[in-house]
This record gives sequence, structure tokens and C-alpha cells, in this order.
Amino acid sequence: MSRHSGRHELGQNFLTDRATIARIVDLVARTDGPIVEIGPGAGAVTLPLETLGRPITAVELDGRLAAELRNTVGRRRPADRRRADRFPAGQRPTGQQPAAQRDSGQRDSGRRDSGRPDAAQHDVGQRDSGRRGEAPRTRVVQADFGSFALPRTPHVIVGNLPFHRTTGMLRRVLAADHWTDAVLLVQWEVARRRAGVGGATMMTAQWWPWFEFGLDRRVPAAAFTPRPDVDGGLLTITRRAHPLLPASERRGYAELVHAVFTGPGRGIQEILTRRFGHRTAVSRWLADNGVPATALPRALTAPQWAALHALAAELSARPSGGGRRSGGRTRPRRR
Ligand SMILES: C[S@@+](CC[C@H](N)C(=O)[O-])C[C@H]1O[C@@H](n2cnc3c(N)ncnc32)[C@H](O)[C@@H]1O
Repeated sequence: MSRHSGRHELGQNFLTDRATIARIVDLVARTDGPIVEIGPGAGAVTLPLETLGRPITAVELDGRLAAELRNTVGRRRPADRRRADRFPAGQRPTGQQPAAQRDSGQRDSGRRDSGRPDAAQHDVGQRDSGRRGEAPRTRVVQADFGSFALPRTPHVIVGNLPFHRTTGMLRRVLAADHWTDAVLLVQWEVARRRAGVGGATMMTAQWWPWFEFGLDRRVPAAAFTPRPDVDGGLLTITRRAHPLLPASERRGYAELVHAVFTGPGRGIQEILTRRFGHRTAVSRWLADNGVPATALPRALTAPQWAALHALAAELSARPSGGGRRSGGRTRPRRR
């Protein structure tokens, strides 16, 4: 239980529910590699994560909390240490393979080497969590996650995010390279919509060809101290081992998603026809891909979005069919 009342402006709602903390640790245990934690606060998640025996970099903006945590990390109880030792490097219980391996079976099979971010940033504060040969150390860095240089080698991102900063932090996470999995505690509604439950957000659709989003569970407001106004939700994000589109298409694809989400029309058929013309080709594409003419953009799945990107490229190459668009690029519509 945190002793802190929580600085509202930093979204300090500390996690105090042991079952939720255990679930976060379980989800992270299914991944592989060094861990970067966003906003460790007083260490409610950081300290249990240490039982996994993996390097942790904890990035905390609040200087007081960062200093306190620096004095706390690495003091694992003997029972915790035994738990970490049960799963030596590269071994874990059945069903706990890293998500990336479950998906592809082609990624690195063992633990990856520790990815150390820029030394200058990390020298702010650190403490060895054990003697040489014991568990890797946890580093506490006082920094704004928004400008923190993430490792350039595979790692996992974890965080009970400050609720009012969720969107900006998610944007930062999604735009970053190298991490393989993210386990994030965000507002319940945000978790649902980012995971595409009941319709995807534009941001999710824009990143879907490269990431899988999952909704793990709802976390009641009573799990935090102080208690926030809304419930939380555990969101998992996994970088696809086999992206649905090449990285070089990202910009044009994101523009297409933006244009479709914000375009005029009462359903996907009307939106696409107004934008591209070629009514017959659009109708055929909808039928072939199982998309109802009146569906809203948020109802499209990741494969449907990727297929739509291919259709847009094909229609752009044809002579004008009467839509708004001409040329080889999708122009975002300004509002
Ligand atoms: C919801 S609290 C979570 C604290 C702790 N992980 C827990 O679960 O109890 C969010 C934490 O993020 C920190 N924080 C807020 N903005 C941040 C930023 N831009 N960069 C890094 N940490 C930030 C806050 O100070 C706070 O400790």
C-alpha cells in the first residue's frame, strides 16, 4: 500500500490491489527481455516485477518518488527470489511463452540481451539489485517518459499510466521501435476502444497492421489509491511478427485511415465512393471482404484495413472514377 496521497497533476493513482498487480506480473512473465516501466511511482508494480529476474528500467517523472524508489528496489524477499530462480534464463512454465514467439514461432527463442538506453540518461540514478551473478539490477530514472530514449534492442513496456496522459503516452509507445510487447493499465473505456471492442479508434486502426491489441480485464477504481473517477482496464499490445503491411507504407496507410474515419458519408460504401469514385469496384471490394455497405469505419478489422489500403492504391492508379481523390497519395481531409 502506498503511503502517498498522489499528485493529481501527475495522475498519481497508485495501484493497491494485489490481484491486479499479480495479473500484470503474469502478463509480463509471458514476454521476454528487459522491461521498461512507465511511471513506477512508489514501486507497486516494479518490486513484484523484480521477481521475474529481468533488467528493469523504471522511468518516473516525480523526483521525490524516483528517489524513494531508488532506495527500495533490489530488496527482494527470499521467497520472491526463489520464485524468480524457479524460471532460469530461457525457461518458463508451459503456456508462458513470450507472446511474440507464440505468434510466429520465428523470433529469438531465448532471453534477449539487456538493451541499455543511453548511458547519460540512465546515470541519473541506479542501484544494483543483487550481487554479481544474481538478479539483474533495476534502474530508476527520473525523466519524462515523453522524452526518454527507449532502448534500441528488444524490450517490453509496462505501466499503470497516468489516466489523463494516456493518449499522448500511447502515441509515444506506438511510434517507438524495438519493443515487442506492452502491458498497460489505462482507463477502462480507452482499453476497450484501443483493443477494438465495440469498434476500434482511429489510432488503433492506424497501427493495427503492425500491432495486435488485446483487452485483458477490467480493473475497478477501488484497486487504486487515491481512487480515480473511472475504472481501469488492462490493455496488451504485441508487435506483430508478420506485419500486415510493410513499414514503408505506414504514412500513406495512416492518411488513408484518417481520410476514411473523417470522410463524409453514412457508411463505408458512401465514404469510399465519395473519396475514390469507382462505385462498382468499391461495392465488389465490400462484398469480397465481407464488409456491409453501411458499416462504419470503426467496424473494420485489421485485415480489412490492410485490404482497403491495397484497394485504395489500385483505385488511385486508375483514371478518375468521380471521387475526390486524384494522384497517388491519399490526402487527409481537413476539418
Ligand atoms: C497511475 S500512477 C502509477 C504509479 C505506480 N506504477 C503504481 O501502479 O502504483 C502514474 C505514475 O506515473 C508518473 N508519471 C506521470 N507523468 C509521467 C511522465 N511524463 N513520465 C514518467 N512518469 C510519469 C506519476 O508520477 C506516477 O508515479
